[in-house]
Amino acid sequence: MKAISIGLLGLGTVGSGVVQIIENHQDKLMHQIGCPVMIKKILVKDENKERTVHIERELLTTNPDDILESPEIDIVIEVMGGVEETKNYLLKALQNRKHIVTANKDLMAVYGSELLSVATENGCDLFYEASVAGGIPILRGLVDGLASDRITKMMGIVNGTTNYILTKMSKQGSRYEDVLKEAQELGYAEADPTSDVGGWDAARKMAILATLGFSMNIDLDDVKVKGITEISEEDLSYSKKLGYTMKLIGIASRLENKVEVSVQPTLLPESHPLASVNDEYNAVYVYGEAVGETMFYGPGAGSLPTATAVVSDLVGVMKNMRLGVNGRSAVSPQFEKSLKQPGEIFSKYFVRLHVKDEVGVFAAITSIFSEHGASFEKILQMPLKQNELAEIVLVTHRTSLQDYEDILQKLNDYEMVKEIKSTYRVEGEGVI
Ligand SMILES: NC(=O)C1=CN([C@@H]2O[C@H](COP(=O)(O)OP(=O)(O)OC[C@H]3O[C@@H](n4cnc5c(N)ncnc54)[C@H](OP(=O)(O)O)[C@@H]3O)[C@@H](O)[C@H]2O)C=CC1
Ligand SMILES: N[C@@H](CC=O)C(=O)O
Ligand code: NA
Repeated sequence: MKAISIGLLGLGTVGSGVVQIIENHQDKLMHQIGCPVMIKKILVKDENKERTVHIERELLTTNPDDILESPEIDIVIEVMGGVEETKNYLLKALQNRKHIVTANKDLMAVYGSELLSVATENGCDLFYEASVAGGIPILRGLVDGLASDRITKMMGIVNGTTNYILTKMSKQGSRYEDVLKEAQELGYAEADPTSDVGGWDAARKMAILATLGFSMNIDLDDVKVKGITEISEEDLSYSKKLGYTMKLIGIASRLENKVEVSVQPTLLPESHPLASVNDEYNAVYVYGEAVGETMFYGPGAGSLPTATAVVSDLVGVMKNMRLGVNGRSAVSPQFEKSLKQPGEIFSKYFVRLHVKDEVGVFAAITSIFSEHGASFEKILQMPLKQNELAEIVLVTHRTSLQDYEDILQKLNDYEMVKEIKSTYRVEGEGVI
């Protein structure tokens, strides 16, 4: 029976894993789809580059049209990264009625809805499971597994690089620069790792998760983002002292028809399931009105784990080809986008201050919080060696983001507060 022909855009960390899995799992693929899978062409930048997998030289090309225009090729697997140029490649592939599997969250977070509608118009599948949380089948989990439920909150560790960094810094006292370099050598980090450590990689994934989970078109611009580059050793040590673990958490929450999507370093109680997700592992904690609390866990980065999600999507396309139902899986969003305002976002907050160690300062700080209806759940005060200063660490009870931003402004204006050293969201107590 006729083999299904694949064109691969990219042969790097993930592309090499895809080649390995297709080669090593041919029997399983054959059993599931009833025909062999052949890689016909692979697009690369440099044909002479050393590869981690053995590839016949004639398979390589630097001309994308050898794939996009080839009548032989049924499915294009995009694992090259990039946005604008890659988008044009995928549009051309779809217009030539080639199905697409991609791992590219940068592309899907910005152009996903446009690409999905072009795919549907051309009767093509466009699957992107690997774009969020690598090898974890979270997108299928949301779309298929939880299709009958109304999801109200998702909290995710969806960037392996930053989770690897925070794990080593917290548990081994490693230096940030050293661990970032390790994550790059292990192939976890993006070509430009500022996307990882700045929180933007996680933000793109949260935009994709929220769009699917809330059935609402959430754009990258709707996501509030703060990365891990300012986290200090003092913050990590105080977190531990207060019974928390620091993680870069993506939050997507819904109240009636309004949603909030954000990414920030977040303190979680050590008892929270996400607190024990370490190294390059990812996890997405999903709360549905009917199902309650669920968690999807696994490797979020790395060659074979990510390639597993890519090849599983490939199997999905090929099964649809056999049934003749390609191009019907994308469901357009059900709801108009409606974002929560800061007065509608509630959380606890950790704040670390350096203040003048004088009578009445703490009382004045307490008044600033109480004037905005905020009180304290935990308080620590330590003397500092220099200039009669004290270090105060506070964890508030739940308060609105609006009130908290007003409090921070007032603290900044108060002359006895020398500096607001750091502040973090505290999540995960009570109903996630
Ligand atoms: N690494 C991971 O753990 C994960 C990655 N992803 C996503 O998967 C995609 C690929 O990531 P990864 O494999 O790590 O990236 P790499 O940088 O390791 O590989 C990129 C590949 O694409 C080729 N390439 C890049 N740009 C071009 C171009 N303009 N023309 C031709 N070939 C090009 C490169 O060619 P050459 O080899 O010749 O340089 C290389 O083979 C990205 O979108 C990434 O965000 C998603 C989840 C996890
Ligand atoms: N750089 C990303 C790779 C997977 O998406 C990460 O660290 O998670
Ligand atoms: Na995934």
